[in-house]
Amino acid sequence: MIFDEFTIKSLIRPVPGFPKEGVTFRDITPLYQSPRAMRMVADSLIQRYVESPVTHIGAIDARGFLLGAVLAYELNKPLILFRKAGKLPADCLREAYSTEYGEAHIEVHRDALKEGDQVLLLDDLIATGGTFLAAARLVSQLGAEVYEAAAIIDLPDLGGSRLIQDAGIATFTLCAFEEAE
Ligand SMILES: O=P(O)(O)OC[C@H]1O[C@H](OP(=O)(O)OP(=O)(O)O)[C@H](O)[C@@H]1O
Ligand SMILES: Nc1ncnc2[nH]cnc12
Repeated sequence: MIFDEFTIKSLIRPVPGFPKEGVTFRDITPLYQSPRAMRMVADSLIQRYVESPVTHIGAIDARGFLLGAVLAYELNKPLILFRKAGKLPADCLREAYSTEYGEAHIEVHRDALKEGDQVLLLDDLIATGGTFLAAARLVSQLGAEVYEAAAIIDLPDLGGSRLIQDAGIATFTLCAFEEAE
């Protein structure tokens, strides 16, 4: 299916003032409710990575899990979960990070990745980049490498995609919103 950025953007709903004053939340639930648009998103990502050296899909809690499952299934790769602290049951590594509206810790199982693995990190959105960068630190602590950090949405005014690139990690996003949009 041909990717149509206008259709994708029209299904991302801005919610000013959520979860706090000053933040415009980009709500992807209308996008997830559209099978046609989700097929466009999934097909674009599958096409991009099907011939890549990616060995593992790293999906970020919680909205990244949905995309991660689709990509892992279609690319036939292991799915690695990066979860908010306290959710993974076995031995974990943990990293702290902050986002546009809070602070948190993210974890991964210690035996999830190893040296030589090439991880595609997936999430719905890049804002400050704090979440992707914390997940990337976990990947490198396990001796693996981030092949690319991919998301549906970039919020370039918040500087996250630039920060991630400055850390030497390639980013890929399907659409972007300026603050005023
Ligand atoms: O680039 P950043 O500033 O780090 O922000 C992006 C992160 O924030 C959102 O997750 P959130 O923490 O709201 O969790 P959720 O997916 O569980 O809703 C989003 O899904 C990304 O994971
Ligand atoms: N503005 C925003 N909308 C949706 N998710 C986010 N995560 C961080 N900032 C966000």
